[in-house]
Amino acid sequence: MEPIVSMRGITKSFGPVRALEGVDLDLRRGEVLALLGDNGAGKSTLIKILSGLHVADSGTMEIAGNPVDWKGYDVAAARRLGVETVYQERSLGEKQPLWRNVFVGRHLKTKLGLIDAKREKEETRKLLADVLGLKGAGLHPEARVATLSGGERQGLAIARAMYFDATIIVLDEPTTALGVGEAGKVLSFVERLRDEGRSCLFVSHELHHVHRIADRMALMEQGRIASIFERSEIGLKELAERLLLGHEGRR
Ligand SMILES: Nc1ncnc2c1ncn2[C@@H]1O[C@H](COP(=O)(O)OP(=O)(O)OP(=O)(O)O)[C@@H](O)[C@H]1O
Repeated sequence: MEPIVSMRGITKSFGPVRALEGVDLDLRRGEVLALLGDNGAGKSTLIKILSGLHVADSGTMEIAGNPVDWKGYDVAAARRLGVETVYQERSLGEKQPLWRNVFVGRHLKTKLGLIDAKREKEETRKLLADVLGLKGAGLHPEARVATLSGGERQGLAIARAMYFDATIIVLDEPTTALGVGEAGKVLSFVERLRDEGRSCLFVSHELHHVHRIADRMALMEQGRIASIFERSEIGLKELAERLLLGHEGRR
């Protein structure tokens, strides 16, 4: 089966800094692919290119068989192709109620073209209770994002991606700084995404989380994909050693 995302020869510089040096990467349908690597290896730059936040300087990208025209490619274009990105911090507006966060940029409208707040609140309530199974007293459509725990925030952002039926979900360090229980919840949401046949690109420094759920692990070094492993090919300890090797190679 053809991959859902296919990147070839992707390069990106920021002034004199070569962040990506020619990346070839496929994301398969229905897989969790982890992107690993040292600080500055190029992981964020690569996922921002897929999300439409950065445009590549050169190279090609196909999403579900559609060649991407870099000229018109932005976050809205990425979403139209089924790409949703869950960022660690920035994806939710702190002071806004949950329902506004779910529908920001994609409001449900009344027949008169106004924002249908009533329907958005009801859909948010269903999302929290039915999709996420979050039934805490503080979790209602009018709650402010600022009152959510880290895991609940990630959960809400993932549920939003499910609601809008994203086929490709990009997760930027979704379990960093979470407690054990909360991280476990986020990992089980990611497993659900995969069970539904969606594809996930998962950027993380948390090797034990990555190794638990990723089908494949891609190691980035200095703007390139240095190696890719199937989970069955590499143990957690070897993975940590391999990463350290890449780090030492840089010094
Ligand atoms: N907007 C920017 N302007 C200038 N340089 C940038 C910009 N974004 C990234 N870089 C540089 O590009 C290189 C790759 O950065 P990137 O953030 O993609 O790495 P990373 O693998 O995600 O690192 P980390 O794990 O620390 O988040 C780094 O040298 C970084 O300093």
